[in-house]
Amino acid sequence: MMESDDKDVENDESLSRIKAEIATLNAKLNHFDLQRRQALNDLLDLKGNIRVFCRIRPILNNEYGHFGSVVSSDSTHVLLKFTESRRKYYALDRVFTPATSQDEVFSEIEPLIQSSLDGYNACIFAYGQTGTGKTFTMEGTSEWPGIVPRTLEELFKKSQTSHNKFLLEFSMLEIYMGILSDLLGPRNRKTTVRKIQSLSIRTGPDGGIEIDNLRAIRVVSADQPLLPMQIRSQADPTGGSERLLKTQASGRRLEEGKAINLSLSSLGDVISALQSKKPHIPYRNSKLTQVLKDSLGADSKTLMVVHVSPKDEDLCETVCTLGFATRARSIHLAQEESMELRLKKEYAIAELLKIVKKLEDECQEIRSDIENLYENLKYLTNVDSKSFDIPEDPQYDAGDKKPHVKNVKATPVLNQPRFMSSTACSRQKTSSLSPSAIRKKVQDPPVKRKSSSVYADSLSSPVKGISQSGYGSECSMSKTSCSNWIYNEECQSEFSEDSSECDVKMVVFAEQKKLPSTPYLSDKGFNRFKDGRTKKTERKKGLNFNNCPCPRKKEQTAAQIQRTKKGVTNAVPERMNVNKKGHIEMSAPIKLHTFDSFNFNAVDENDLNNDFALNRVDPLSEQEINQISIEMGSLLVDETQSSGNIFLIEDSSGDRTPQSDLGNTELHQSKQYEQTFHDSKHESESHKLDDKSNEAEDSIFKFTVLEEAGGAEILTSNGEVTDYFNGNLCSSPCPMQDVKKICLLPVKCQRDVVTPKGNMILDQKHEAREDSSTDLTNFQMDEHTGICNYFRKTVWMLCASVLLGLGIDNLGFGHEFFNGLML
Ligand SMILES: Nc1ncnc2c1ncn2[C@@H]1O[C@H](COP(=O)(O)OP(=O)(O)OP(=O)(O)O)[C@@H](O)[C@H]1O
Repeated sequence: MMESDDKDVENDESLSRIKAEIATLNAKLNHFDLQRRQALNDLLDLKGNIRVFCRIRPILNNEYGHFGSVVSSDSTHVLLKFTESRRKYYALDRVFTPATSQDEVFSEIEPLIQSSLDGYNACIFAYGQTGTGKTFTMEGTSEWPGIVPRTLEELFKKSQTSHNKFLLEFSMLEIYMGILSDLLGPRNRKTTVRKIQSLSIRTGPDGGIEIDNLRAIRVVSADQPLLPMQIRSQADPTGGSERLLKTQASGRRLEEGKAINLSLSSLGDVISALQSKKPHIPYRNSKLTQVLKDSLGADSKTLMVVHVSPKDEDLCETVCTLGFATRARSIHLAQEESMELRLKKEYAIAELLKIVKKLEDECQEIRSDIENLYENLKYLTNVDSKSFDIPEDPQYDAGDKKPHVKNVKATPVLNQPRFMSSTACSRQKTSSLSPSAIRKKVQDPPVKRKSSSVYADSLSSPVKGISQSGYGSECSMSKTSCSNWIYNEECQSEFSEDSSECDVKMVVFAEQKKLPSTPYLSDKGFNRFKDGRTKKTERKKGLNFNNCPCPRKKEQTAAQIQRTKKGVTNAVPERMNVNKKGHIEMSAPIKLHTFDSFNFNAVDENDLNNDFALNRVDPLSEQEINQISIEMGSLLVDETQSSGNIFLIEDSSGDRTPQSDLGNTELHQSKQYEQTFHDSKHESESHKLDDKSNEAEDSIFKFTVLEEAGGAEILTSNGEVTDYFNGNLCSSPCPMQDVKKICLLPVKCQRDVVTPKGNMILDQKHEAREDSSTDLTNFQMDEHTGICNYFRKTVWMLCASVLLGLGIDNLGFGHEFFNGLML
């Protein structure tokens, strides 16, 4: 008897000890899990809340034609080869080559799934021309499952191992011609055709989006067939992203195409507004963006996978797709990141990855310890141990020690974007367990980030709906053709980012072609082209400006276009010399051309492969400096007063002729010219060269160079390139081929003054610079007081007034999407 009593006591003690241990471990698990969430979220925040990947489709067996114009140059760049000498790099967050497997694609996406289980909204969508592999990426095949089935599997796996409880539901929504319909909605019994019922979107009491009467199927296993009813859809042969002109769509198809484009341009606007952190996000501009509001919210994680075709004949669509992608990606990056910041960021990401992994491992270890303890309990009591009431362990009360999670508050466990959550009605039909019932069971509710919108309640990113809707899956094409992207007989203009830009640019370029001449290099200095036209081949001789896909270009307003078109004629200096002080002097009368911005392509130290070496301390000989000054003859710089560095590229033969095959750029006017680099390395470089020129200033060159718009390229900066005029980091490094050595040439440009005699004097006084930089046009006009000039001035003012009166919006250029595509 005594013995059995002792055993009971011992058992009781063991039970209490195990329970206490479980409580402690649970608290510890919560604590670590919170830390892991925080770290993962920080990691994803650092990577960017809106990321853009690109996947290049492989050439299919039955495909014929020309290939090779679309290449993945490295893991973050796509290179488009328009012709042998015309090519353009697009920087993205990740580029998947045709050989990339579904596994690899998914491994990049996996952290988002965990994040969604942690309580943050995520949205993954595929974008691209028809037939480029959106469905393959999202759904895949039975042999090669895509993101959706893998996500579901992963969600189940993770939700089962989690100490939280989850309710997973699946909804499917189509947006067609602005009408929302439930793809899981009721069907006609006889015909099995879905009854079209337009659903309405409304904003819930807490600001989230709710769709009335949207059905939700409760998902209990990853293998559960999600679509018990057969869904028939008719493929639209003109669907996808072909341009309307190309598809020659008419009637209903044309309307569909327009609706798609409207949706996607609205999506572009929303992404753009989110990226640039605008106070107003235009969600309401289309049904698509309204529906995606919660998933695209400021704190949500959005991943766009753009798809491109490897075919040469699809180059136009590819350009448009990549233009859209670049715009979505780079707006905030280009404006906010410096090289230093980027390096810090990369370091922080690597560190956070380690922390997340470590915390995940720790959580996993604790979970298995808890499991073991429960097993022990079960053994001791013969009762399913999890039903034991385990007390909270005060030791691990997270309390103040809880890691800080931004904008977080407790939310229900129904981890699903709000717009997809079922209504009371559909829940009644599909699930016996109401969310409120589940909520009661939740031990550690997931976090909500903003009361107004976004939620992380987990799971179903609306990918399926999007990719199937025919909306999200299509690529936006703007209203006109982008045929002038290809340098061909018909269109010998510059490449542009998209069709709307083509329109605008054509105006500009057409006018520029009329420009009297283009500076041209010779040993003696500038010469003119006799025919007054730009010869593209000649640019090779110039220092290269490169057209990086950063959104450097300011919106080119109609007024600016007009001004470029009408106003400032471009005369060319007859002579240009570099004096001993490193100044470039020009003696011929010049008039300066105005442009809207100045783009530089990035040469990122990190992105240069092993063939490249940056040699920043390689001083230039005077002869080389002279050579550069001559090379600069092909730069188009006007009224510039900026400083920076130019990469001089040395090829394997030791020739320091700068590379020419790096793309094109538009050079435009910017109001914020006065920028200097504060990078100490730059400054030290500058001073070295300054010594040479006996200049007290921190730069060696002061130059003004003229050229026609577009085409010139410059490589500049400190292993990355900073926007010359705006001082912004260009986050789009341009990998270069055949470049052995790069050295820096610090440069300072100052806006020059054209004297009435026409001689250019390099202005060194700040006040004077400001005076004349404020309005070059006025300056020129002041030179001439004749009736023609007065008339011209009046026309100018009239144009400007009309444009201002009409508003840019009315002219169609104000649409942010199109503006963005002009980048
Ligand atoms: N990465 C890939 N590897 C192998 N095959 C691919 C890949 N991407 C696409 N394909 C194949 O290319 C074809 C077109 O792909 P898919 O149907 O996914 O294009 P889509 O963009 O969804 O087209 P649509 O817009 O018309 O629906 C399919 O046969 C698909 O299997």
